[in-house]
Amino acid sequence: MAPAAVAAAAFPFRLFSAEAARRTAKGGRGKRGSARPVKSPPLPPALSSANVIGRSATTFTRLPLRDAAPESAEVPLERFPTAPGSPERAAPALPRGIVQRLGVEQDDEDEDGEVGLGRRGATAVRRLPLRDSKGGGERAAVGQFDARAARRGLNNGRAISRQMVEHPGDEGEEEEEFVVTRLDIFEGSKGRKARAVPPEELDEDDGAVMFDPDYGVDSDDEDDEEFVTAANEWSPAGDAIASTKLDELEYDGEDDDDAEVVVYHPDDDEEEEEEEEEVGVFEGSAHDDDDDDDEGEEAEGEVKEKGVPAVMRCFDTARIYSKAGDGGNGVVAFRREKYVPHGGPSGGDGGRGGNVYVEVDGDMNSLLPFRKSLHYRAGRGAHGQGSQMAGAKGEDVVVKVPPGTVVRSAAGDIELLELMKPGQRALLLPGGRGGRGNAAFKTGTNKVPRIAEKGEKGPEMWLDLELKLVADVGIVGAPNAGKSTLLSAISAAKPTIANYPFTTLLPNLGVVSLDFDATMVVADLPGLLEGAHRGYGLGHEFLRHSERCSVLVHVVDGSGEQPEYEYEAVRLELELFSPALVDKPYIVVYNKMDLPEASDRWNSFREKLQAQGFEPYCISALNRQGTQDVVYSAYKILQKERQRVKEVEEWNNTQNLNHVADAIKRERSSAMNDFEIVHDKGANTWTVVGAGIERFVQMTNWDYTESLKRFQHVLEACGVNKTLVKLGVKEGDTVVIGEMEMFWNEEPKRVAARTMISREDDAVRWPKFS
Ligand SMILES: Nc1nc2c(ncn2[C@@H]2O[C@H](COP(=O)(O)OP(=O)(O)OP(=O)(O)O)[C@@H](O)[C@H]2O)c(=O)[nH]1
Ligand SMILES: [Mg+2]
Repeated sequence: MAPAAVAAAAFPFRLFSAEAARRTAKGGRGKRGSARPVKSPPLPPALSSANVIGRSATTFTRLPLRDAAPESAEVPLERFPTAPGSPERAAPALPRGIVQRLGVEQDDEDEDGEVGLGRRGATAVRRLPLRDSKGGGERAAVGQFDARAARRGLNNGRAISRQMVEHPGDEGEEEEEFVVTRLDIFEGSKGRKARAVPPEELDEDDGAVMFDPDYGVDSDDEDDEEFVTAANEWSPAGDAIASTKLDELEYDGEDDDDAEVVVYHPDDDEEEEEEEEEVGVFEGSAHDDDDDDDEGEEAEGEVKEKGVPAVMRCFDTARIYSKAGDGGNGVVAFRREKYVPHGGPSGGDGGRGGNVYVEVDGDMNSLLPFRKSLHYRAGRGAHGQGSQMAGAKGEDVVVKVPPGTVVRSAAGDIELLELMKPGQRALLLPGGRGGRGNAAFKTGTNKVPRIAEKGEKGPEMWLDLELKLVADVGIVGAPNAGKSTLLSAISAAKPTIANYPFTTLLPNLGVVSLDFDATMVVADLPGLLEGAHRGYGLGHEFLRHSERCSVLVHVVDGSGEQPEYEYEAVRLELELFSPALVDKPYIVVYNKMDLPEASDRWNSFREKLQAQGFEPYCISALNRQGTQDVVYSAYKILQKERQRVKEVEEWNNTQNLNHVADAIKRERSSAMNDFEIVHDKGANTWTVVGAGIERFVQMTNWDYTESLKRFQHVLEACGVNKTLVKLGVKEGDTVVIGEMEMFWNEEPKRVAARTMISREDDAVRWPKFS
């Protein structure tokens, strides 16, 4: 999605979501007439605290996060999904911390109260999940393709891939893990083996970790399951080269079947307990794959990716939590000086909370660091001080990502940013505004204001990061078509080639050099078969990598039964996966011309394609015949594409990477009288939803007595009270605004202090009513 479109789309992470509620109100709720959006007169610019307010909502209770365990209070409640087309789209996204009442829809159509959400209005409110576990599975991925390194030619065109290997068993030891930087796959006497080389930090005797690339696929051969470690030798250049021979293997895979399994381990934070559980599934699936006793896995089937072996799940995705700093509180202070009897208010404003930035770090090439650090919190602004001294700004936090990272909001799966170039920096979450000190509240009628604001809460968001493979050319095709053979013919890459489908599990990268400065990175992708777009086979996992290629080379197995049919089927899969893929320029290459069955069918295949206006190439990848033509042709198209992209980029040079923060700021600055009221009849609860009013409530500092007056005045002035009355609020009904829960009271004097509960011991003192 283009950034502009993103900005225009509904943000799923809004802290305050008047917009969502408005949609609801305009959508289904009209008929029921229980609550309607009502525009109220604008708030008068200067509020006088001297006003007496007759009828108002006046009892305060901080709302407990009733559906969250205490320790997970930090975990943001998810917004309702807002994916286009989702039936829940119009659901009112309630502000964080609000209790979501499970009001049962009165409509019979719904089997339970949760289903009618958003379709028929706001009365049925669903309990929000603590977090979206949908994507949780992806974090169990292992392996990382290092496209960037390949592009630089550091590896001399070798096929490289990255793998993460660790020892899940060794919990007691301090975080032992092997990070493997290179994975070689080669033929051994017992079949294919993968040889992974740990990075330089490891001691020489730590050895290489070896595992079977077929692991978890469909191997009957018991031997294939073993994970083997062997001593590792280092090349004189310091470059890690695993030179162990297979017959030196020390590890037989028998005595410790839990070791050396490739699994994801989450942060060890206690607060991540839930994830630990999820991850447990992966540990299980990683080494139980061939045991057929996978009931547990089935139960959590959605977590496990279909048919994708453990070693393949790549570390090219990560989920992180980010939170901008809260603003510092403003303070109440008065000047006291000799000879200045009434010095006036001098409480300073709080400092702004720190921002969260996302920055492209050209030295990074994987999302592996996010395995260990999950939380990015910017600092909170310092509180204001006397003598009108404002608090210091909170410290910013910069999330560094490798080039090619796509940032999505975990809730709603909306693409927020695509960060391609080193140095790019986006302001993602703006820090909360500092609260104003009492100096700011001085008015003509109130020269000694005993009121100050709390700092605004910084927005928070769970983010899904995805690193896309950056190859110029992607070789696609059915399994066994000869894609890897072609890559090995045109580059120095040495991918595994074998006469069975799904030889290639991980994309192989090769650098193809035409001359000194003309090079391109070619990726040989796993074979595609029918249904790949739905997750069958292995293709799906990497189809998305091909989204970034500029040119596709489509290899057709000429020796197959029906090459034309195979060709069409693969095209269809590409299209079903992503229309953008099928729109990419591509070359059709008819392979295995050295075989008579292939050369016999060549003419008819060629004619069919020519009829479609296409000129296919015929090659024998094995004999390296015709492959150079393919290379030149691909390169020509690539150059054109590069030129086109460059022009587009120049044109878009003013690309605003801060659109996410801008949208948040825009929403947060919405007017206080722009609100909706949602009525939950069953619970006699009226929820006032509106970014401005909720923000006001959040920033109200109940430590100061005058806050209450101002609060009531604002409710009156911005029309909340009037609207509630109009809608038929009754004595004793609950009114919820942001984190405040109040009881509606016709006579403010009758408010009873016993209804006030402070659930947090963080010095929230509730206003005393005498
Ligand atoms: N005769 C002949 N055989 C070929 C040719 N190209 C590839 N092959 C053979 O076809 C088989 C499959 O080749 P691969 O390159 O592994 O095919 P692939 O498309 O990468 O297959 P997957 O990775 O499984 O999707 C191997 O046995 C190759 O030797 C060719 O031009 N002629
Ligand atoms: Mg292959």
